[in-house]
Amino acid sequence: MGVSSDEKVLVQDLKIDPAYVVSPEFRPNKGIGLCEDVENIPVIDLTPVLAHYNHEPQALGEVVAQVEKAAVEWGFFQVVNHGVPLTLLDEVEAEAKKFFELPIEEKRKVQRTFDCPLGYYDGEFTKNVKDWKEVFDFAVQGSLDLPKSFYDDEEEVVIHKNQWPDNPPKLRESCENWASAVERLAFKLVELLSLSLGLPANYFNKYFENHSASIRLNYYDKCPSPDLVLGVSRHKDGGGLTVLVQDEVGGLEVRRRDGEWIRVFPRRDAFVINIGALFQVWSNNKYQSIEHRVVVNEHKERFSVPFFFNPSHKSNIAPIPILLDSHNFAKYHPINWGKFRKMKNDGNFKNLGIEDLQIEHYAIKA
Ligand SMILES: O=C(O)CCC(=O)C(=O)O
Ligand SMILES: [Fe+2]
Repeated sequence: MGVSSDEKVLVQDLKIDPAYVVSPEFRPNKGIGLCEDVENIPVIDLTPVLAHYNHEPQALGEVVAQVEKAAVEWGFFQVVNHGVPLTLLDEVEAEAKKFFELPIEEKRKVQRTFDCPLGYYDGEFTKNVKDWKEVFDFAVQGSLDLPKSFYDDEEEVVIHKNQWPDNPPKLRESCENWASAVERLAFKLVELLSLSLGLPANYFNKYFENHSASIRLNYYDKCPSPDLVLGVSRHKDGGGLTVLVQDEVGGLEVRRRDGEWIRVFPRRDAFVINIGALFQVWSNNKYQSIEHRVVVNEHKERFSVPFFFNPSHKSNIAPIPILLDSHNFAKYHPINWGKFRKMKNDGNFKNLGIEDLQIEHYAIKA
């Protein structure tokens, strides 16, 4: 908890559980400007990619160049004309809303546990502070196999199956339809990133064929003290690529390279794409996984759906050899994705009292 004794906010005056209170320096709008007219993250039109993939190399080349620029300068961009029907989103949102409105005992029937990372959860810690949110996680392939332990060298894996609630009965179908549509888009985006690094379009297919993608339904309730808490504390996404839709309420903020927090302009017709830690490693820091956070508000609840596109758990991730040369040595030791994920999951589940495992822990010291 981030309330110190010399602060004006006294614990007994808090309208919320102190476990949610963020340290003063990380609270929303503290010291860092948030202006409406500030340059926002780039919006890239995917029409040439989807409509004329093989016929218009020049148009495709322009999209690839925009992706490269956005990935270098921001680590974040939005895409429009992405081919995913918004009606599918309407359905997921309607079903998710019914689910999150259920009494807590109902939701806890599909509760995530320390052993099973899928299902409903309302106690996630990011940076060891409780997030003001409820989530429902499911694996796009139906199940996830994770190594039994981060520390063990044995290859023992545990298979975790999706936990679907009986109620609302259509949640599963709407989520699965959504997952298939976004999965296609995610593969296209990985191809674009591959081209943007000067690699063949299918370079990353070997990692993603047996992917371990998961989808999260994020529900951020109204909050009586939005200035003291965060929906999600500052963090970087640890996987490959995040493909996220948010509703019109807004609240996602990205930390620009100069340290300013920039609100991502909410567009229902757009996906927010975010470079994860693994592309940072593959690209040997050409692309960066950028810190972001979610601010909540007093008057409106908010809903977002990230698709975390992650490679197979067996993947060992290291800087791509053909991108390296005598001026650009590998900056990371190889990382086993399954183990890295297992460790991150355990840290999100409870306050381990230590700094989260970050990709930087694998950096090769110069
Ligand atoms: O809700 C959002 O817009 C972002 C959520 C997020 O960053 C995450 O779940 O990793
Ligand atoms: Fe995130």
